[in-house]
Amino acid sequence: MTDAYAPPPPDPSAALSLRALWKRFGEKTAVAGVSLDVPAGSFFGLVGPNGAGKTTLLSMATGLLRPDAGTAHVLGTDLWAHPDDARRRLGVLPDGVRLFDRLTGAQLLTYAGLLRGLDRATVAERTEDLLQAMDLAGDRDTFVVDYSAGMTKKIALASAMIHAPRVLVLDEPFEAVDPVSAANIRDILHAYVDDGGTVVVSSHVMDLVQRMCSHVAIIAGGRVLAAGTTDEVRAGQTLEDRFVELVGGRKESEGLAWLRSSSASS
Ligand SMILES: Nc1ncnc2c1ncn2[C@@H]1O[C@H](COP(=O)(O)OP(=O)(O)OP(=O)(O)O)[C@@H](O)[C@H]1O
Repeated sequence: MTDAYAPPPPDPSAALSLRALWKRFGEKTAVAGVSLDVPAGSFFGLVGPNGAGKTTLLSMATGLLRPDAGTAHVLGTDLWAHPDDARRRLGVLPDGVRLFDRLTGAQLLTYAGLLRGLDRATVAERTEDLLQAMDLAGDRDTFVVDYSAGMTKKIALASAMIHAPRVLVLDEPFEAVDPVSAANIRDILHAYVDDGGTVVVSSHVMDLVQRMCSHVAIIAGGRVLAAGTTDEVRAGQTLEDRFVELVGGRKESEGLAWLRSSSASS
């Protein structure tokens, strides 16, 4: 699974089957030969420190960024060979998403649904359902440019779901989202998985991933350090302890002595 040199063939039954994916930016290797299977029907967490390569990996797995090498299959379809087929099955919440923010929330969802080829009646129905589910019905006519960070995240998530994709790939879906909305979104995602969908989330919040995800992969330095069911990966520890053990990087606390009030000169 983590062998970059002789990975097995892609698994056609997997929701995402990534093989030997590489991406370099100049001198920097962001993703270094990652092979990973996301089982269909799983709630899959991708965790790693800042700069680990999560966003780059998810971008290559969802058609947003062309890999230097390697393949990504979505439910058996080669994404980069047949992008339209594969993308139909995907709903994507990218990192730092840029929306058409001169539209209202309701207009944005309508636009997203029509762009995905849904008929107007279906788009209208789903737009209402999603606005309710995301607790945005009261702000349906507010321009997205005037939404808060959390509201923007929620409307982007709704846009990713409107065509009822089989696989949802969500980069930091809970960032800036209030606890009540986060719980509602988690309920929506769990129901989606119970109905046979697959969710992939990247997150820095270990406790959340441990509670929410059936499977997890820990990545650092562009490589997969561990992957499997959440219980397999955490191996009797908390996911956070296992993460720190695998990734390392804890600093001794002597650093930044000048910041301590006892040593401050004024
Ligand atoms: N467009 C780019 N140009 C140059 N370097 C990039 C680019 N995108 C990512 N990188 C570099 O690739 C590495 C991986 O970045 P990436 O955004 O994938 O990490 P991440 O795991 O998502 O991080 P974070 O948790 O901080 O969001 C980093 O060192 C980053 O600086």
